[in-house]
Order: sequence, then structure tokens, then C-alpha cells
Amino acid sequence: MNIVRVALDLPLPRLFDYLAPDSAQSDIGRRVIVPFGKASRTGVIIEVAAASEHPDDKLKAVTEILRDMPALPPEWLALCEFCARYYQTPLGEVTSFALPPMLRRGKLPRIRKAAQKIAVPPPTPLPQLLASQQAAVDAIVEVAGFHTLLLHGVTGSGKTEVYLRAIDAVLARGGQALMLVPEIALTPQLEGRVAARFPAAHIVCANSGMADAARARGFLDALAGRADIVLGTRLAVFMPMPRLQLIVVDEEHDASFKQQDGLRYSARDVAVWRAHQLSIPIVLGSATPSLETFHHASTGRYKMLELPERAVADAMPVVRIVDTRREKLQEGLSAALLAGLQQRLERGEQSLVFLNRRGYAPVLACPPCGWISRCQRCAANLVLHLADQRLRCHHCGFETRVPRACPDCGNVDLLPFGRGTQRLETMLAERFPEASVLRIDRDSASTPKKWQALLATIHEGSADILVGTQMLAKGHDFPLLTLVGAVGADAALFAADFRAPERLFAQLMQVGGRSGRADLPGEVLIQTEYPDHPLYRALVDHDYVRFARSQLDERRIAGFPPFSFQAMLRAEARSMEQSLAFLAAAREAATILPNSLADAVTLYDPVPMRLQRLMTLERGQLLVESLSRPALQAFLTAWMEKLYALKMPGGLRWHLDVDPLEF
Ligand SMILES: Nc1ncnc2c1ncn2[C@@H]1O[C@H](COP(=O)(O)OP(=O)(O)OP(=O)(O)O)[C@@H](O)[C@H]1O
Ligand SMILES: [Zn+2]
Repeated sequence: MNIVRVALDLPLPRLFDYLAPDSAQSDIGRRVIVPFGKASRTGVIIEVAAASEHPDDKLKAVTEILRDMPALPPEWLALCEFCARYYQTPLGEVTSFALPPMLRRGKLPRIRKAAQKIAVPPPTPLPQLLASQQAAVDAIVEVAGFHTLLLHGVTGSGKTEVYLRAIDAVLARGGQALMLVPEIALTPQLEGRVAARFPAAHIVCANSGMADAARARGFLDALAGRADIVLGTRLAVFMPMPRLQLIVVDEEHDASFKQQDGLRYSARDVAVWRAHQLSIPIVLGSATPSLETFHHASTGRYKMLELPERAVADAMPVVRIVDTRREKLQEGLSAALLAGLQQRLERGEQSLVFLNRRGYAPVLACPPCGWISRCQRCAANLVLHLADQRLRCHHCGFETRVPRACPDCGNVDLLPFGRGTQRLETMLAERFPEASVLRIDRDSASTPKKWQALLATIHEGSADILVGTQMLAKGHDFPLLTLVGAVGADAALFAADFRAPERLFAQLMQVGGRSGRADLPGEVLIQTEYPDHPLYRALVDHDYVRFARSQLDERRIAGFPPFSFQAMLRAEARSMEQSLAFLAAAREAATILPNSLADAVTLYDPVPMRLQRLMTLERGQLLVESLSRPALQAFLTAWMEKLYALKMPGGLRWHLDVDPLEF
């Protein structure tokens, strides 16, 4: 009697056997409905076998094998199996995540009537490639088999043009191409650009903001081989593509490629594995590659392709450091920046003031009694949002009205401390009454529609001064923008996270790169109290490589990634004691593993997380480190078994994060 082994979306690292008399090998990769407890669940068939290890009379029968769509192909199952192994996540959780929600639930989207074609503008003549662009395209198109290529190109160097040419070559050969882009906002512009370039191609988008049916349809189109190009955010790495011949990861350094909950995967890393699995090339592109990627390119493991100059503008923007140590700032702005803004206004050009902190002020305080606005649920301050008179926790979303008087002592003179984008916006509007000031952050661009409207306003040229967070940093071309001022950047210089400098450098380089992209020369002003800091000096010289090398030297000495490999075990519970006790037990459990496994890793002491309390849960973490990735993997696999067996207090939850990005 045939049985099927099914991956179910449950936090248990095993498959579930069911009787399925009419099943055949061709059912592997099909979705199946099975009884589970009192309910029914949908899973994916991983194996069809003649017998189970469990006695047949203990097994239940499947309810139905869904044969209404093609089976998920073996490569797709292998990709999920790799993620399950590498990220130590049950296979059923992985397959469930990798399927669009509608398909995961066992449903199918309705067939769309004749697909409406979006009106595509008439083709514009292709730009003549620069020699460096041509060399990059040739290198990508000519390689055979698996290769990882790093396209390191300064901002505005025409990386996208290189991707499009390479994709063109792949389509001409009858292949499919997958292009991954960072979260938020970038995709609509890019979709337009790709659609305009390939009017005859079937382009499928995949991101979490899409309606269920559209996502499921895109998945089915990709699975059937009907899609030529799949363009999407990190989850698109799981799109099945039978003729896949090229993967592109744009802005490969972007942290949004790493998922921070559930399946904690890095879409970039999974994409590299997938390219290897399929023996195809993968292009990682960035002006500021992640240090991991840059390291691989330096050692020759990845092939480095360089675009050292801008494609249209004559030169890179001039970067200047504004030393604010001896200056009395006006609401946080230096005389130099104010003068620069004034000058741009007079010339009818746009400016951008970059401050990576939204809200009006990070905290509201009562100086006489010492009260400050704290979140009841998190170990964090409530941020003052004057725009709608709320205090908000940026971690858990809790919000409340701004109190009229201090809740502790009744004093009515509450003071906002520090500065966010709303405060800058207010100040700039007062200071430059004739200017139109536009704030762009997650509050003002809270929906895709609002975000599109804001972008349209900028492109029309009707905004003079933009105040924005990193939302504006990536991928945009604003021809009138000639000045970028960065304020409040110093805070990230001395952050505890060893990746903070890497992130700050990338952010400043990206945001500075928005200026002077057309015929007008660009200027970047960075306000700082540390004018000689090597990070800023490297920005002045546009010298990513110098910065990256010095960071890598520091990491090598400290034994941080990419010179070591890490995993983080995190636990959250009602009390910190419980969390730390669980982590201590987990550490203890490692000591009973064979020495050959345990000796290759270092387990650090359990400690409270930086944000100790989130949503009333107390959180702790335990870092595991090894000099060898395979050794770490082998250890984690054995360790996980012990962890699943540990006793835990009610309400405690834990997870393992492999290659964690946040500490
Ligand atoms: N060879 C070329 N000749 C003329 N224009 C070009 C050429 N290559 C690209 N461009 C144009 O230059 C601009 C910047 O190119 P693109 O957006 O591809 O750069 P990028 O490197 O991806 O930028 P960033 O990383 O800063 O977002 C675009 O408007 C693009 O159409
Ligand atoms: Zn909170």
C-alpha cells in the first residue's frame, strides 16, 4: 500500500506519513489535503513510498491529492530542502512560506480572461554602452555554468542598463531571468523600465504587497515556464522557473534581503545557492557591496566587474565634511548647509536633507521631574509624532495621545528631545517660507499610493527641499536634485553593532549618489563632530574599496564575519530569568554532543538582547560562532535535536537565526 510523506507547516522537524493508495511517483511535489488532529491541513508531498516506519493501521489516509496544477519540480523541492537544512527550519515551514498564500491554502486563482496588456511606450533607442558597461555585459553573457559576478558600480554608473542587456541575451536564448530587488518602493519604477525594454516579454512581479490571486497567478506562470522575467523582492527567490538561466540581485548589500522572522533566510545567499544548483551565472550588483561579497570578490571566489564612472553625469558629486564642533547649529543645521539650501532655492534646484529618524523627536520629557515617554510594552522610548499628535513605539506599534501635562507631576511644559524628520520639516518650512518642503518617510509614504504621489511631486520638480529617511536613498533618479545634506549621522559611528559602520557608509554613499545625476553637478554635505573619521574621509574620496579593506582588517582581527560564521539562538519569555535559563540549558545541552562537533564552535554566554523587552516579552540571546561554515552547520543540526527536546516554561518561545544580521 502506497504512503506519502508530507511536509506540513508545523514547528516540528519531520515529515508526516499518510496512506495514499492511488498515489504515484508523479505526485511528488503536489499539494495534498490531509487530516491532522481534528482539522485538515494542506501540505506538499515530498516522497511516495511503499511502506512507512509506522504501522499502517496507525496511519490516516490523505483526504485529497491536488492534481489541479503542475507538480512542484524537483529543483524547487531541493531548494526548499536546502533552506530547511541550512536555516534549521522544518521543511513544511519552508515549503509553506515559499508558496504564495493562496496555493499554500490548497486553492487556485481564477483564470484571468485575456491578460490586459499595459500600454507600453514606444521603444526608445538604447544608449550606447560605456566600455566598462560593455565589458561587464560581455563577462556576464559569456560565462558558462555557475559563476558569481560582483558588479561593483558607483551610483549612477548604469548598473541597471547592464542587467537589462544581460537579461536580453538570456531571453534571446530562450531562457528565463530572475531579478531580485530590495523591499519597498523600488519595484514600480523598475517594473516600468523593464516592461518598456521588453514589450514582448511576459514579466511577472512577486512581492508581499500584491493581492493573493495575482501572486498565485504569477507563481503558476513562472512554474509553467510562461514567465520570461520574474522581478521581485526577497520572496521571489522561491519562484519556480524551469528555464532559469540568469539571476540578478540588485543592491545586494541591502538588509531587506534577509528576512527577520519566520524563515530567517537571506535571499541573496539562497540565490547564490540556487545559481550553483542550476549551474547558471548570478550577478550581485551594488555601489557599496556587503563586506561578505566584497571579500569573496577580493579572494577571487567571485568575479569582480567594475563600473568606475557615471553613465550620464560628468562626475561624482563633491562630498564635503562640515565640522560642527565649534558651531552653534540652528535646529541641527549648520550655516553651510543652510547656505547651500538657499543657493539651490535661488537656482530652482532641489535639495535633500537626509536624517534617518522619523517622527518629530525621539522622546518627550518632563525636565523638572524626569518623566520621559516610555513604551509600556518595550524597553524603548515612545517617539513624538507631532504631525498627528501621537506618541508611538517604533518597535511594537503601541500609540497614545500626546499628554497635555506630565502624567507624573502635572507640569505642562513638556519638552521634545532630539530631532526627527518632522521637526526638520517644520524648521525648514519656517526658515524658507517660499520653498515647498516635502517629507518622505514611512509615515508620509505609508501606502504605495501615497509613495507614488510623493515621487510624482518630486519628479515634476514642484518640491524644493526634501526631508527624508533612507527611503529616498536607493535607486532614484531625480534630475533636479543637486544638494544632499546628511545630519545626525554620527549616532551610527559608535553603535554597538559591528555592522553599523558598513550600513552607515552604504547609506551615505547611496543617498549622496542621488545628487547630480543629470547635467547639474552634485554636492553632498555631511555634518559631523568627527570630521577626521576614516569613514567620512573615504566618502569624501568616493573610496569604497579603502573603506571596505579597513573594515575587513578590523573584522579579521576581531574574528567577525566574513572571517567567522555565526548563528544566534534567541529566546523570549515573560521574565528575563526564564529566557536566560532556557539559553543556559541550551548551552549545557551542547556539552553532551560529541566533541568532534562541539569543539569546532564557540558558544558565548547568554545575554539580554539590546532591545531587552518587546511587546512585554523579555528577550535573551546566545551567540554561536565557528571558523568553519560546515562545522557550524553540523553542530547546529545536532544541537537542534537537543533543543527541541528541552523542557521550557509556558509562554517561552525560541528560534535560531543563521547568519544573523542584527545583534
Ligand atoms: N551608456 C549609457 N549612456 C547613457 N545613459 C545611460 C547609459 N547607461 C545608463 N544610462 C542612464 O543613466 C542613468 C543611471 O543608470 P542606472 O539607473 O542604470 O544606474 P545605476 O548604477 O543602477 O544607479 P544607482 O545604483 O545609483 O541607482 C539612467 O537614467 C540610465 O538610463
Ligand atoms: Zn513598544
